[in-house]
Amino acid sequence: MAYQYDLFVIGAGSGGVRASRVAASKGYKVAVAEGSALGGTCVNIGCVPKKLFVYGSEYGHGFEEAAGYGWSHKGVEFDWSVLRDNKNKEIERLNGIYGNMLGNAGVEVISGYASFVDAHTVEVAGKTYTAERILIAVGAKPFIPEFSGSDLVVSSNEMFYLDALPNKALVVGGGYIAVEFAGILNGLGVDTALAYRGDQVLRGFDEDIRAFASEEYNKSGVDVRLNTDVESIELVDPSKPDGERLVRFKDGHTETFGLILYATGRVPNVGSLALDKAGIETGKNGAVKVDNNFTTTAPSVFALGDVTDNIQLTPVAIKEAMALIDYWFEGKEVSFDYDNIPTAVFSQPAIGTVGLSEQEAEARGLDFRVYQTDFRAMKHTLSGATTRSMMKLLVNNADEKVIGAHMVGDYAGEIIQGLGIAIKAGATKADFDSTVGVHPTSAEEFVTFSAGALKPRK
Ligand SMILES: Cc1cc2nc3c(=O)[nH]c(=O)nc-3n(C[C@H](O)[C@H](O)[C@H](O)COP(=O)(O)OP(=O)(O)OC[C@H]3O[C@@H](n4cnc5c(N)ncnc54)[C@H](O)[C@@H]3O)c2cc1C
Ligand SMILES: NC(=O)c1ccc[n+]([C@@H]2O[C@H](COP(=O)([O-])OP(=O)(O)OC[C@H]3O[C@@H](n4cnc5c(N)ncnc54)[C@H](O)[C@@H]3O)[C@@H](O)[C@H]2O)c1
Repeated sequence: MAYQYDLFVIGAGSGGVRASRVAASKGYKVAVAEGSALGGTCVNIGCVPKKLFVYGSEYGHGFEEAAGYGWSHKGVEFDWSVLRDNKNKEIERLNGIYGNMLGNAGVEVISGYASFVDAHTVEVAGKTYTAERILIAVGAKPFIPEFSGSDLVVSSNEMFYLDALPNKALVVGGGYIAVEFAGILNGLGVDTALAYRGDQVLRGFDEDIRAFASEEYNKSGVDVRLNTDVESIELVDPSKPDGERLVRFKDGHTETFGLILYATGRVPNVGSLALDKAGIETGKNGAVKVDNNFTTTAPSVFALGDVTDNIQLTPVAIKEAMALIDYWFEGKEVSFDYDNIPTAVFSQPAIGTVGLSEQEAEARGLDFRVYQTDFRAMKHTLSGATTRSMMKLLVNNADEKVIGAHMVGDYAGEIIQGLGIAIKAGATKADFDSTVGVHPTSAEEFVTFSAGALKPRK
């Protein structure tokens, strides 16, 4: 049977753009449907605008810190609308680049939300399209639990377009998005509290890193409240829907905030796809089930990125797309390595991590040792800031390989990328030791760990 396209991609985000662009450049006839802006979550309401906000908010501390270096200033003002609107312009520029990239590769861009008619057919805005293969790359969307007043909170989506910043904000959650936005709001001068229902933020990260980062967030001005959960929320004045919100916490105390951000996870964006019409099965939270070749339960339909039950990171979606391309064009079975994926949390201070945490290494029954240090970074000897950095290296005793590297501190995201290469390449502690440090940097601590930095372990 002849299809209109070799490949129809649903969603022009991190994974979908890469898959459609490369498939078209290799000769497939490709269309991509996008219901919103080109580039997806990362470009429009994720990584990119978030990082611009982080940069913007870091200046907030910078003015104070510059005093120790001789700078004085008379009154500093921040105008949220300038940051927001300049960010919008930059994102529009990127949307244009994505459009050109797809166009130049010969990909047909179809505007609108797609849904399945059958395993080879989708419908977009009343028109049907047939394809030999269909790729689901629709990403994820914010999950907000339902409770009395949950309609009075915002998700990360809205944070990028706020009309004005509040005087006081509450961030609920303890993952990447919660700690990143708590840092952004705090840096921009908003009185910020972060409420997390568990014992410590950033579940899944190394325990020492979690505790250290949480303490540093507190020192930087974020009021981190652990074991704290919201019972209900109401308007202080019901005639003012945009006005102050009264939060009733589960411990009984009440408090008002101008803005409440819920960053309580993201779930696959499958609602409008009519997956059942194509025989596509879903699992946990609606994630599309795939085998190791990203093939769904319908053999002509594939899925990757945040819509599957996997690590939700842009470089992961992009690498999955490239692996799928190799599978289609070269018949290479995919064996995607989800171990040793470096990642950064762009909180203030930032976190960089790659490989195993101490707890994961223990759970795997490994015999390993841990080098650990924390110190005041050189910059802050004059800045007057009390902020400290932490670094941690895990070494497997059996083969001397470095199996985990973790950092809290300035530039942690930049530093961890190189360590990711070393660990992926199987570097040993001796390889680290024989590498000449870059001086004076914080990063050099990773190549100068001596026995004196060994962490006593039970
Ligand atoms: C606030 C925030 C900050 C983040 N920061 C980082 C970071 O710093 N680093 C990092 O690596 N990751 C970050 N992420 C995660 C990253 O954005 C995602 O992992 C990545 O975008 C997933 O790519 P994807 O291709 O699976 O989906 P997406 O990029 O989400 O793209 C999916 C696209 O599909 C479209 N779509 C949905 N349904 C349909 C339909 N039926 N028809 C047509 N189109 C449809 C959507 O409009 C969207 O454009 C962040 C996420 C958020 C929310
Ligand atoms: N820097 C980055 O690379 C970056 C930045 C942002 C997001 N991301 C990706 O996006 C994903 C989603 O981010 P996220 O922060 O929304 O999710 P997350 O899964 O990292 O964190 C969700 C948090 O919400 C809490 N939570 C869940 N349900 C709750 C409830 N009912 N009440 C109170 N708290 C609740 C969880 O315990 C957890 O702490 C991340 O896992 C990450 O993969 C990456």
